[in-house]
Amino acid sequence: MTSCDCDYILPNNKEWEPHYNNCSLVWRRYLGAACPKNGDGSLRLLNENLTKLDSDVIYHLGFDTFHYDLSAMFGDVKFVCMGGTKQRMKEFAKHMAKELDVKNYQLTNLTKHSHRYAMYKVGPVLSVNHGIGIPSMTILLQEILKLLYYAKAKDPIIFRIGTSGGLKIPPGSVVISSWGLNGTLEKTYNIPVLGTLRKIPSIFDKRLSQELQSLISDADGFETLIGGTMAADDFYRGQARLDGPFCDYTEQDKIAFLHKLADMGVRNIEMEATAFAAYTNEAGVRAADVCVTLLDRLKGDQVKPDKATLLQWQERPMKVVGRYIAKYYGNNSRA
Ligand SMILES: O=P(O)(O)O[C@@H]1C[C@H](O)[C@@H](CO)O1
Ligand SMILES: O=c1cc[nH]c(=O)[nH]1
Repeated sequence: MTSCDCDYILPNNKEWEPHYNNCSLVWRRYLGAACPKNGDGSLRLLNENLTKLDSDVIYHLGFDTFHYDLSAMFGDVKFVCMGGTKQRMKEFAKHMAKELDVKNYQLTNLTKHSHRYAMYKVGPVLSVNHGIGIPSMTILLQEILKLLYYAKAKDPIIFRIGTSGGLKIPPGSVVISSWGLNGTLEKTYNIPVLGTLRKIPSIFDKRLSQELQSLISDADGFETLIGGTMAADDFYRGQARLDGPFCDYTEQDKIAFLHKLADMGVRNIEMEATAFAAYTNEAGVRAADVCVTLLDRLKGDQVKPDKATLLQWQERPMKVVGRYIAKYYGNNSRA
């Protein structure tokens, strides 16, 4: 293991060990699993069953490996950016066309046969929505990982640009997640597999977060922080709201819980961070979760800014990630 300046807290999970790859944190299973990337930066998925398929149907994206030349279609992808809504991801595709000065692109929904998600491609950028919550996001993410694998895309980076509720920070601030915290306050994504709960560490790439934060200055007019992100499995009780159809705790309980989260270093609450960190790490792919906060949860539960403000705030994560891509891609294409 090479040394690294990463100072993450290691999870109490004996099934996994941290592995540093070019200073990026990658998690690998004890007993045998190698670092998942190939020498050329393409993904090496550790599922041998895939090699036995005549054709792999990537069902929710509407592709398969027999009828589509995924390498020709997506081999040049360097960045995948995902977020909840179709509209936001279409806007992000347009934003990236401007940032990268891409002239010949079409805003065609590439997944239209499946009617599930919307995916756009602009030069080296794939922009795709994932819907709400971990199950919807992880289906999309796993199929994107397979797509990148079959396409032999080199060293792809995956971003999530989202919205969230903030804790003790001004609404409109942007939070870049350093780790995800689940609903029982562990820094893991917990998923039952074959009847047993699997816990996968949910830690983000520290260097990538810092690089993103460094691209924003006071002149941008919003605060950008690095901090913990709670990923809840629900928008209402799961996020300690008082305004859902059910509420079986008091306002004092809610406030005490939110203070407890803030004391642990949580800066915002959304619904995907844990699984997003876990699965990108497992695939050996660098990733960052960049979310704007729509309200301070210590001051309320309802999302009240008007439509224009909400749309304007959602452009902030686009700005952060767009700047990173323009800088990285510009440097790379000049090299
Ligand atoms: O990317 P989005 O804005 O969908 O992220 C958050 C978390 C949930 O998906 C959703 C809840 O309103 O917003
Ligand atoms: O409070 C909020 C706002 C947006 N998204 C969430 O998940 N929670």
